[in-house]
Amino acid sequence: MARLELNAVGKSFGPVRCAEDLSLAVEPGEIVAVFGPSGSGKTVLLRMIAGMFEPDEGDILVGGQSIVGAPPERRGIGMAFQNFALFPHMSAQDNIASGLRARAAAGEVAARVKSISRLLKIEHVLGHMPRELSNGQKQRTALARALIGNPEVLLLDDPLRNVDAKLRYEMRLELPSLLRRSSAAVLYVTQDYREAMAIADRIAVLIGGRLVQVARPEEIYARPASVAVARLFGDPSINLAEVEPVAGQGSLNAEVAGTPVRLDAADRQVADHGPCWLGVRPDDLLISRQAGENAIPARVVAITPMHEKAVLLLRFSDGSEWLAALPQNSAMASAEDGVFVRFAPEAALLFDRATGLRVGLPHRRQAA
Ligand SMILES: Nc1ncnc2c1ncn2[C@@H]1O[C@H](COP(=O)(O)OP(=O)(O)OP(=O)(O)O)[C@@H](O)[C@H]1O
Repeated sequence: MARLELNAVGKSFGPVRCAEDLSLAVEPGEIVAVFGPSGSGKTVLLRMIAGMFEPDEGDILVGGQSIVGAPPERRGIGMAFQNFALFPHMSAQDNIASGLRARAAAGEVAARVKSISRLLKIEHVLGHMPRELSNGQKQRTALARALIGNPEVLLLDDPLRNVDAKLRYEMRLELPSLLRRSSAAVLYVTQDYREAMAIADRIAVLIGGRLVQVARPEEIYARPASVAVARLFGDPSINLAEVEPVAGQGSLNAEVAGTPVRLDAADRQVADHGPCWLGVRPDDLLISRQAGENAIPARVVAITPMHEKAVLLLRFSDGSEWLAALPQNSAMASAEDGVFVRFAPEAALLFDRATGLRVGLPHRRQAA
């Protein structure tokens, strides 16, 4: 099995720069999620690897050999897309078999189709035409077609976007072991950070055509490289406040909405940075009725249930607003209540306000 490598890949369409200096290696059996906002260049990246168009700069290698300029069918790549792209006039069985590029005896083709469909639990619909398949079955058929040729590289473009919530949840649980069994180097595009975190060994965060962070999911959540990355991971998204940290008395301190708050151990480097964004995730806020050190007074403006949590909209005395996500069954404040907001010093993330990059001591916290 082979490693996929991108070396300083760049691509423009007219004035639009869709890929800038992209370098990334995906090992055989590894799943790397490509995650980023709409229009950040995820599909362009996959299409360059697949050979639908070529990069303007840089190189793409599979098993150490450049594939730039090679015809798509000779690249050893399997693909499945969000719109499934099944041939409408072919049965599921024939759609899956069409993924086998090398000629094989009819008996062998049938045996391979059977074994891959058993794995994907679609044996019972092999004789059906695509119009007779549910979205979940279409998606599994497209995956089977991508996997049947034992590709060295597997490209999945948001394959769960068009399936219902229940199936998406199931597939998030099943896909990693299924994909790993194939030993392909997998690039998995998604717009959903939860999906990226559930499925991938590493996440490559793409913003504006640039890879801004490539790391394990828990690493990205706990130590986002920039405020832009921090905002992409988390729902509700991270709370931010403008602060000017000051080192003193063995700790790093800042004023949040007029209240002095201890952020973490003293860090001269951060104190010298000047203006920063303070980031605290809604899950890391503690709400109580007790005033005291590091407690920021706030008023509860609204409470909304969300998944298994309750989200509180809090307004500080300076008019700024933060969100807190609490377990549904925790002792709950009511709207209009006056409360105090705290967070553990190690939950505080700091980002340079000019560059947006994270600054300060490595934080100890783990992903929620
Ligand atoms: N064939 C093309 N010709 C011209 N511009 C293109 C082409 N394909 C993509 N682009 C541009 O490249 C940029 C990146 O597009 P891309 O489809 O890769 O984004 P994406 O991250 O996959 O978005 P989404 O998550 O919405 O699918 C966009 O500005 C898009 O308009």
